[in-house]
Amino acid sequence: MTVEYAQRHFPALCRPRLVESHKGSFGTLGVIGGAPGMTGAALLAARAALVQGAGKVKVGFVQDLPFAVDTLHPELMLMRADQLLRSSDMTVCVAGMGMGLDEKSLGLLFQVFRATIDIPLVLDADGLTLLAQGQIGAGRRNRALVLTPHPQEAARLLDCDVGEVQGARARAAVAISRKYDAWTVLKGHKTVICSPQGDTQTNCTGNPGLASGGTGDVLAGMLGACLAQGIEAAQAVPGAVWLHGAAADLLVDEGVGPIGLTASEVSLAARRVRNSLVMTEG
Ligand SMILES: NC(=O)C1=CN([C@@H]2O[C@H](COP(=O)(O)OP(=O)(O)OC[C@H]3O[C@@H](n4cnc5c(N)ncnc54)[C@H](OP(=O)(O)O)[C@@H]3O)[C@@H](O)[C@H]2O)[C@@H](O)CC1
Ligand SMILES: Nc1ncnc2c1ncn2[C@@H]1O[C@H](COP(=O)(O)OP(=O)(O)O)[C@@H](O)[C@H]1O
Repeated sequence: MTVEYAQRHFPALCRPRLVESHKGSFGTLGVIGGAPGMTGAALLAARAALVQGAGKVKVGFVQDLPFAVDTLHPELMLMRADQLLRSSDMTVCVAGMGMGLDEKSLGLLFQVFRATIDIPLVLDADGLTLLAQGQIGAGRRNRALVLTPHPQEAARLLDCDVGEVQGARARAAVAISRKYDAWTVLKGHKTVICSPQGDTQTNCTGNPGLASGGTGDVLAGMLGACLAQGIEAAQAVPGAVWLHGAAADLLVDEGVGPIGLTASEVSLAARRVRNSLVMTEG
């Protein structure tokens, strides 16, 4: 990981905050996920977004409120997913982490697509598995759609075998981007990023320490936070992927991992990496 690489490729990620900025300058992110038994998936994404600089973060659970407040991060605003979807102030939405795969979740995903036509949407995990079923189309959107499949989810989206995805990762990412008119982040060792136009790039950061439950939820939250800060998808998508991997690399350098690295630690390390990138004038 080099600071210079990030500053050259993702300058918008490296800008200092303006002195007159306020929380409204950094967006209101809505996180939708966390069905019973997977509450943590939504929390991981929301907490990651908070420490990656989103102005406000709201969590819409796919269940009745599991608790009144997140005691680790009382900054988060917690509600049910249907309540969040009725509120009108979301500027970016991240959905799918631990969302579940039943009829209720499918109906909710339909509402997510309808409510986010004019804002960027990051779709992860169960949201991708539901999308792959084909009952919901991504439809025409006015803002970016970002799909973040791991290889198995990519295989579901393309209705093929996971071996075919892994055998030609760039080709699979292009096929997903074309099929859904979306940014694709095909995760795993050497994550492939593809624009809706079909241009691919391969991320150079990250390590097997990331192979633990929840690190993808953290990436989804980080992507949402970067978009919420007004960074265009062309820098926010590869930039967030780079940061996520660089955070894991930093932790391994410090002896925290690869064995036993946790998703929550990646969030906090990504905050340190992001702040280390900020370029000051002159
Ligand atoms: N704390 C929480 O609440 C957490 C909740 N979580 C939530 O759980 C939900 C289910 O998510 P999921 O990814 O575990 O299930 P699913 O999509 O069926 O994929 C599993 C299959 O995919 C495969 N596979 C995976 N990666 C691969 C790779 N790189 N390369 C190749 N294959 C790969 C793997 O195949 P295997 O190698 O085991 O044969 C396995 O069988 C989801 O909503 C998520 O957000 C988690 O985020 C954890 C923390
Ligand atoms: N061997 C690896 N090298 C680099 N990055 C990895 C490796 N294994 C997993 N990752 C990264 O960790 C994250 C795992 O995401 P995902 O499979 O969705 O997990 P979860 O659903 O548990 O959050 C992705 O960002 C992926 O690129």
